[in-house]
Amino acid sequence: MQATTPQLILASQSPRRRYLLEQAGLTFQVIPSSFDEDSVRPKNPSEYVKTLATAKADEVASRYPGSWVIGADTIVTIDDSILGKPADARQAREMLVRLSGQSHFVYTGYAIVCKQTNSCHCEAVQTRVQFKALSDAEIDWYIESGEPFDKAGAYAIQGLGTFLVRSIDGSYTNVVGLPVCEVIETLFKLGVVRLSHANAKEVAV
Ligand SMILES: Cc1cn([C@H]2C[C@H](O)[C@@H](COP(=O)(O)OP(=O)(O)OP(=O)(O)O)O2)c(=O)[nH]c1=O
Repeated sequence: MQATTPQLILASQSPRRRYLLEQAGLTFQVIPSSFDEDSVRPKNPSEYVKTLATAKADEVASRYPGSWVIGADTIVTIDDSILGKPADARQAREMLVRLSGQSHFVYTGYAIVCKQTNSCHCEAVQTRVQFKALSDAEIDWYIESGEPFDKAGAYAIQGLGTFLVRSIDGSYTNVVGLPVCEVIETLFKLGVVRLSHANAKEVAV
């Protein structure tokens, strides 16, 4: 795939999001957003992730008005609680104990923004994830691996945390941090990318 505009930007510091878009054959730049996520109060999960994704994309789009900018945000919800990234081992343990043996939802919001054309498309995608029941030893081992710390809900389905997950219902890439199918579909609809045979590596479908 090829961008039809001068520049496509991923406004994210997340290596997972970068990897997912690269895997889909897109050519883009990475410019992390400096938006302060703590300035937004959690509301209902879909609205919350859409607001954060839009704010992240907006901040970078204002600096690059001629570019299309993708922002995203991922959270885990269980019952009425929203789980973001754990601040320390204690919080990581609390989250994993809570998720053990239960099903929860992962929400990722994504926004695609261009200031020059005054375009903003945002959406939220939901995936249900069922965890196996975890022993204390498994939780200790997983926390000691260090993997939980920069992940919403204190786990990474794409990493060592794969052993925690019994089943999922919905998009896998949405859990990892970006619902690739939906994002690419939107980029096509907006005319931001097109299929190209100019470079074999860029043709994903
Ligand atoms: C549930 C889950 C989350 N995650 C990650 C994806 C996101 O990087 C992170 C949620 O934090 P986010 O705040 O969504 O993103 P971020 O701070 O990593 O990056 P940026 O704001 O710059 O875009 O959790 C996984 O990698 N695997 C998983 O299974």
